[in-house]
Amino acid sequence: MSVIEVTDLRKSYGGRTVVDGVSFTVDEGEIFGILGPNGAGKTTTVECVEGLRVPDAGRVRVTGLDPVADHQATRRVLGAQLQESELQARLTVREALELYAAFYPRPLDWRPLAERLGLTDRLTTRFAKLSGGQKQRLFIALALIGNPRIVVLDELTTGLDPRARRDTWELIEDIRANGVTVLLVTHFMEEAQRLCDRIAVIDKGRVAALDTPSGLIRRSAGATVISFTPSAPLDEGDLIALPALASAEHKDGRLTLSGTDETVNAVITLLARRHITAHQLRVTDATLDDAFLDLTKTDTADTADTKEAAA
Ligand SMILES: Nc1ncnc2c1ncn2[C@@H]1O[C@H](COP(=O)(O)OP(=O)(O)OP(=O)(O)O)[C@@H](O)[C@H]1O
Repeated sequence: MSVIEVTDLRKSYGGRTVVDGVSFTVDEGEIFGILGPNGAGKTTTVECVEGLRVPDAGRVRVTGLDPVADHQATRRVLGAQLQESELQARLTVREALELYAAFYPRPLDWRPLAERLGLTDRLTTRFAKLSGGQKQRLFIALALIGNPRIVVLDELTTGLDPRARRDTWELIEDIRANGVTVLLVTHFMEEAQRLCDRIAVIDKGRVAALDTPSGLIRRSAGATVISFTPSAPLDEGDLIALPALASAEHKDGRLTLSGTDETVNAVITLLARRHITAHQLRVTDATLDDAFLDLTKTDTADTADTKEAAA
């Protein structure tokens, strides 16, 4: 069952379109990722889901509610992460939890929540004195305190050290295990790959792809990479003729080819036919990073075109 439905969402700022027909649905109980380069329109999209921005066109529903027209009802089902500026520096962790619990008709008991988020020994610490990881854990606690069905987490682990980031990932998995649907905005491929059931890649205000992390990788043109140092140079014509070849790169005598399993098999046959030995042969699968760059690569090409045109 879908708990979030976004259909043909559009939003412009001062005549500049930043969300240009975005559609996706989020199923109950999933961790749904929104991934995209800077300025792609991710935050604007989720702010429309949260009812913080009014769409210019399109339809947004959160458990059937219109987040703008039914804002109060939406707030009860959807917990949003606060921005740092929204909490007073002098507020203690306990005061923040009690204050935000008071906003909701059926809040969670903040004590076990604080315990689960590792905040129990920080209850009397003022917000300004918390570490980056502790602040993020408090933001998660405040997003969950209203006992929502859905939680929106935007760039949650930005600025955290690797350990705090991993701890936060475990928390997000824990939140989902408790039945909460998670809408996660992130820049980090590793985070998206590890946590998300499905990901919408947003680029220049549009959904460039929507799939599971492994589905996105499979779609990527260079899903498999083979690299080796050949004992003798390979003929360019032979390389170009390789099936499903996405890219070929020579560097310091080493050849790196990306494509599919079919490409790899053809390379091996070619090497045998030409009696060429492949030293230090490695075959690896592409990562979500590669898929992301592939899916959003027109971005760079367009930018280059624009620069050329402007020059
Ligand atoms: N209130 C606003 N007024 C004018 N322009 C805005 C406003 N909010 C966002 N923008 C612009 O809209 C574009 C999309 O912003 P948005 O924050 O939605 O992107 P994003 O994908 O979340 O980016 P980032 O990853 O950098 O946070 C950006 O170019 C941004 O500068």
